[in-house]
Amino acid sequence: MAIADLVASLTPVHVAGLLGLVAAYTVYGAIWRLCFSPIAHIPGPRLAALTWWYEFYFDIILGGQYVFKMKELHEEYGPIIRINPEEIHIYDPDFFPQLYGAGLRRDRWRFFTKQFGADGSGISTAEHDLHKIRRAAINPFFSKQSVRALQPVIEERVNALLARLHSDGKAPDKPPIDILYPFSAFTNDVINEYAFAQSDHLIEDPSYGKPVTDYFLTGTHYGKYVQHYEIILIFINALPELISGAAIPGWRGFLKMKRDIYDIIAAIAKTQHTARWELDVSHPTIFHDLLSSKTLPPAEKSLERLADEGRTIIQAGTLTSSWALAIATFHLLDKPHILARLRSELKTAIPDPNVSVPVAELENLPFLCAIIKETLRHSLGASGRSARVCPDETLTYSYTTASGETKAYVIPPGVPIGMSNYHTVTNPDIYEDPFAWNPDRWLGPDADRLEKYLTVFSGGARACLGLWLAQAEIALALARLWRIWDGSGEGRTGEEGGGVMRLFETDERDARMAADFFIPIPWKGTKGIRVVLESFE
Ligand code: HEM
Repeated sequence: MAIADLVASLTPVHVAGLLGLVAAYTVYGAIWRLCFSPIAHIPGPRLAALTWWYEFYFDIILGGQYVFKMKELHEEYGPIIRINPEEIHIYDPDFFPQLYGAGLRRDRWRFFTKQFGADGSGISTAEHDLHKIRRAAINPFFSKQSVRALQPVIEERVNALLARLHSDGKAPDKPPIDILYPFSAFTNDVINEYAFAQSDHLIEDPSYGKPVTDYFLTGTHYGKYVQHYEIILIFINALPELISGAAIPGWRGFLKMKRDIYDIIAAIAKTQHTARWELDVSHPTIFHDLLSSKTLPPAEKSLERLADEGRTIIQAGTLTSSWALAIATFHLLDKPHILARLRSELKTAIPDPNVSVPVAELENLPFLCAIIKETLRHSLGASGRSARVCPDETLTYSYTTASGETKAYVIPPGVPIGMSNYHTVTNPDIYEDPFAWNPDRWLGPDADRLEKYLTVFSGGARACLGLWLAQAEIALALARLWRIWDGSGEGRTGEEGGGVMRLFETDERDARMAADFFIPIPWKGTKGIRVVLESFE
């Protein structure tokens, strides 16, 4: 009522005065951004410096296109550019260690972290010191040694995947399947089993848990909207589930996942300080580690925070590795001579396909490793730029122009600076013919140099938590799968339990990033990486 009275009492002079104030504030803001901002000296389109709508247009209206536009902008303005009113972007792979290197004090930027809608998680923690505390508590669980020790957990799911593919391939008149779904079922089961000692066994689900993968895919598209307008998420969260679940595709499944994770933690927390602690599960979970951590203060052990941590780990651990497995499958089936070489290496290294081989031994297979590296280069996992903020350090970026002039730019503390892995892994100065999938590049004399730039897991304190797990599941799945399955090119040379897998109406476009929604997304018309399975008895 009071507001209505106030509005009714406004005269034209008041309205004109208010509009004048808004206009003056807008003009002041524009002048400040263009002339007085601490990054006003950084080159780039003036429109991007002036307004967030520039990025919005490429990422929301055109759909995840800013990463490609940024590459064009770098060609026009040089290796350092301003990409929105607050952020700098650098296209110079040699700058990576200075920005993302080990031992550096770096914050994440809230514009990046808010897309996950999980402020309690490590990935959403902007501030360096808090992230360090959170990460230290969970690191041991995902260390190389821990992953080695829990290899049987991954292997059990590989066996289930192989059994399911074999059974699908025996069915008469089977339709082609999008291989991303079996692989996402695998990676989702693995990360759930690994971290929580339980999973939904999506591999055994008739659709390979398609709705789960689909709501992860839909969710990652929402992330960009939330980055620009966090109010959307606040509004959706405020709605009753009956309404939000019906209105937003995938939202109900997402809320169920949130609840399930919360319930798992609550059940584990209840057993703490009792004889049942760690007895109700087949192996300790991340929550056993976090709840009993001596370094985490009590506030960090709240069920809400741990649920945020658990959920983002499940999300980060599902589509990243499964996309890599799908990409490898496409290229191996598309290039039978490469698949034949891999199969020959695997046959020698794994004489009995039913005997488990430690991941450490798979790491000694040069061709398998080359295939994994080339696949990671193409699949990326996380395609979006993740800016770092130096809270208390002034950085200087300098480069030499084509005419031999040295240019140096001082970047004050507090400014978000990003680099895009997509730019690095497609840089033709590093990777010759960068869009070709060529594992042999990793076997040549230049391999060490190439590896230095394979920054797909990022670096420093914020590097991927699951990098050992991801590499183990990719190596185990590829080795076991291609030991017994073959592509159409070589004829019926598959082994017992395997068969022949053929691509179905799929080409390179279906296996290439065409949009960046934090994870790489292929072109809009894709029907997926489709294969037909034909099993041997
Ligand atoms: C091919 C597979 C994967 C790739 C390429 C990948 C890539 C990345 C990248 C680039 C980041 C850093 C983002 C940044 O710089 O801010 C990251 C962070 C993260 N990844 Fe992965 N990832 C993969 C698989 C996994 C798996 C299997 C897990 C499961 C545990 C996982 C969990 C995480 C988490 C929790 C973070 C946040 C770390 C932190 O901020 O402390 N990732 N990942």
